[in-house]
Amino acid sequence: MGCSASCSGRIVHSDDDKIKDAKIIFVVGGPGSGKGTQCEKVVAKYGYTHLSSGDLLRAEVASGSERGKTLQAIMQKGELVPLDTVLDMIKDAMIAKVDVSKGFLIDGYPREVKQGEEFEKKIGAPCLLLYIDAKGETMVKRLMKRGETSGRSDDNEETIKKRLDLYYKATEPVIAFYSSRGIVRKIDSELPVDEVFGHVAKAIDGLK
Ligand SMILES: Nc1nc2c(ncn2[C@@H]2O[C@H](COP(=O)(O)OP(=O)(O)OP(=O)(O)O)[C@@H](O)[C@H]2O)c(=O)[nH]1
Ligand SMILES: Nc1ccn([C@@H]2O[C@H](COP(=O)(O)OP(=O)(O)O)[C@@H](O)[C@H]2O)c(=O)n1
Ligand SMILES: [Mg+2]
Repeated sequence: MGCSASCSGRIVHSDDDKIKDAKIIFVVGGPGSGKGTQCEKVVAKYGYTHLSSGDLLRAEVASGSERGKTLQAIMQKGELVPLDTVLDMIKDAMIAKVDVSKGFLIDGYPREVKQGEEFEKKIGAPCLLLYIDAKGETMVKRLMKRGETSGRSDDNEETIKKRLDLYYKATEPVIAFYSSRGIVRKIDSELPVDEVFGHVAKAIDGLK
């Protein structure tokens, strides 16, 4: 890719270059750990763009498209949708916002090491990974409570258990993978929301 000179001699940056140079923060944690809650607060304080991979998928389901129907079936089972589908959605959403964004919070992605590797190939490298950590029983309790009002078809006991199992199996290795690069900040999400956010803010303030 790279930059190309236009007729006027100006340097033109392609969309790919622009998102590659953007500030990218991965937000990783188990289902119901509080990723979305913290991301909202980061948006309010820092003006970052919040992209929840789960929300992007749910928007596709809500559109009623054929692709949405396939996705709904996978999500209902608590399984992972194919990597390319999520990655393309994230990339399109980033391109749409890159000119007005101070940085991106990529929430609920990567779900497995391979997703992280592909993201870096197709988009760019994260400068920080916020690891939102809560106990299994806390996450289940929060999700059962959220399920009373969320309308999310995966907020039921059976699917929650599958999401949690998959998190421990597939997603926790992501944290080890990025720890070796020194960009992981572990955040204790058992604390009250505002205290959790204090730690999140410290991690973000520490970025250059
Ligand atoms: N007590 C307490 N509850 C929290 C905290 N963070 C989130 N919650 C609650 O836990 C539930 C799940 O929080 P979300 O922010 O939706 O969690 P998430 O990690 O985005 O969950 P998924 O979208 O399922 O991955 C919500 O009902 C929140 O109100 C916290 O720090 N403390
Ligand atoms: N990167 C992603 C994100 C979500 N998903 C799917 O979307 C569902 C909901 O994702 P989410 O991030 O909103 O919620 P949690 O499963 O983390 O609680 C997951 O259970 C997966 O089925 C996925 O397959 N790949
Ligand atoms: Mg969420």
